[in-house]
This record gives sequence, structure tokens and C-alpha cells, in this order.
Amino acid sequence: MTDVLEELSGIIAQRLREMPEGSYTASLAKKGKGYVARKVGEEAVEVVVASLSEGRERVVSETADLIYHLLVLLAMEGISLDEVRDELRRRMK
Ligand SMILES: N=c1c2ncn([C@@H]3O[C@H](COP(=O)(O)OP(=O)(O)OP(=O)(O)O)[C@@H](O)[C@H]3O)c2ncn1[C@@H]1O[C@H](COP(=O)(O)O)[C@@H](O)[C@H]1O
Repeated sequence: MTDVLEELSGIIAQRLREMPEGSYTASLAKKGKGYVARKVGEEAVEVVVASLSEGRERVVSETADLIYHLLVLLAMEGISLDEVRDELRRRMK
């Protein structure tokens, strides 16, 4: 079974290459890396707020938003999930 993060990263990379009409990823990319970076910050704050006061379902939903936006930012930086996996592996005790 394909890893969902891997699959989503592949879809995001395709959207960034093809920039199709109606794609939210393409619309983010058009606004630039600074905008996407700020979205990652906003989504992170939404995870914090959900965790402090909105319950676990909202935490799961906001975490999914955060991970999606983070994957878009990584793709725009040219960083693969494998690079992040390698870094996590390197620091694992
Ligand atoms: N996983 C996601 C995903 N998670 C969250 N979001 C979008 O992220 C936005 C987060 O909501 P916000 O209220 O923070 O943002 P907004 O007000 O809609 O937009 P802004 O004007 O603030 O940028 C929503 O519009 C969600 O639809 C996502 N959009 C797309 N995907 C997946 O990404 C892939 C490519 O999608 P498209 O680029 O749309 O084809 C597909 O597999 C999608 O399922």
C-alpha cells in the first residue's frame, strides 16, 4: 500500500508542474513561497488552538491541514520527504 504522505507529495508535485485550473495547490504556488510559509504558521497555530480548546477531532483535522501546507512548502523548496525521513533517522536514538 502506498504511503499517504508519499502519494499526496506526488500529487502536489504534479500540480506544481502542471498548475491546472481549479487546483488549490496551484493557487497557493501562484501567491509565492512567503504566502505558503505564512499559511504553515497559521495552520500550526490552528493545531495549537484545537489542542487547547476544540477536542481531538479538530486536532486531527487541523493537523491534516498543517501537513498538507507543509508538504506544499517543502515541494516549493525542492525538499523531498526522503530528506526529512533521513534527518529524522539520523537523529533517532
Ligand atoms: N489535502 C489537501 C488539503 N488539505 C487542506 N486543503 C485546503 O487548505 C485550505 C485550508 O483552509 P483555510 O481556511 O486555511 O484556507 P482558505 O481560506 O481556503 O484559503 P486561503 O485564502 O487562506 O489561502 C482549504 O481550502 C482546504 O481545501 C487541501 N487542499 C488540497 N489537498 C489535497 O491536495 C491534492 C491537490 O489538490 P488540488 O491542488 O486542489 O488539486 C489533492 O489530493 C487534495 O485532496
